[in-house]
Amino acid sequence: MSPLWIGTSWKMTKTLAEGRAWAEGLRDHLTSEHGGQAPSGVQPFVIPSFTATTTVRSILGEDSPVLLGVQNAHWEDEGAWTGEVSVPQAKDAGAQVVEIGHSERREHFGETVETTRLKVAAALRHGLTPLLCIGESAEVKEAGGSSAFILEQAAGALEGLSAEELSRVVIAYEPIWAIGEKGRPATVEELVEPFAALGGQYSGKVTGLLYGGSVNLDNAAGLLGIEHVTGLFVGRTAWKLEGYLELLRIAEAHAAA
Ligand SMILES: O=C[C@H](O)COP(=O)(O)O
Repeated sequence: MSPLWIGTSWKMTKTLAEGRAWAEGLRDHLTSEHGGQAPSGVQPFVIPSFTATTTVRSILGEDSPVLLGVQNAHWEDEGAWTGEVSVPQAKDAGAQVVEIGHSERREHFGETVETTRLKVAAALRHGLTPLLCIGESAEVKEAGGSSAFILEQAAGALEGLSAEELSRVVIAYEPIWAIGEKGRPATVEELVEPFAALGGQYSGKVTGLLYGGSVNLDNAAGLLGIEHVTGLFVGRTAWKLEGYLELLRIAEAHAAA
C-alpha cells in the first residue's frame, strides 16, 4: 500500500524562530522515535512560507524523509515577474513539492484553471511533485454540484498529461466551506460521494488523493477511513508541532490496521 501523505501548509504564519522550532522538533522526534525515518506507512510533508524554505531544509537535512514544499510557484522558469518565485528557484531552495491552486489563491490572487494547468506542468517539468488543490464553495455544494465541479477543476489542471506525468501528481480535495476559521468540519458522509468521484477518475493513477479542511485530532482517523482517501492536508491543527505529531501517530496506526 502507498504511504499516507500527512502534511501541513503554514500559510502566512510563523516567524523564522517559530518555524525553526517546529522543524527542529519534528526532526528530533523522527530521530528519537523512528530512527530518523518516517513513521511506518506515512509520507510526512511540510510547506512553510517562502522565507522559511531554506531554513527548514537545512534543519531537516538533505536526506530527510519529510518532503518540503512551497505554497505557490510561477509557471515560467525565470524572467520579469516581480514578486513571483519560479519552480527552479523553489527547487534550488530545497523544495520537492509545489502546492498549486489552493482556494485562497484562487479567491484572492486570481488563480484560474489555466494557471493551475501551467503550474502543474512547470512542477512536473522540473521533477517536483505538484500538489493540486481543488474544492467547491458552499453554494456549489448546496446546489448539489460538488463532484462535477471538482472533477472539472482537476481535469482542467491536469489536461494533456501523460500517464507517467499524472502518476507524479497529488490531488488535495479541500472544500472551501470546510477550510479555516470560518469553515466547518466536513462529516465523513459528506465526503464519501466526492471521493468516490475522484477515486473513480484518479485512484491508482496519481500519487495520492488527500483531504483537507478543518482536519483535527478528533476527525482525522475517520477521514482516513473514507474510501480513496490516501492522506490529509492540514492547516491549523498541525501548526503546533504536537498536533502534527499526533496526526502522524493517527496515520501510522491507520496504516498498520
Ligand atoms: O492548507 C490547508 C487547508 O487550507 C486546511 O486548513 P485548516 O486545516 O486550517 O482548515
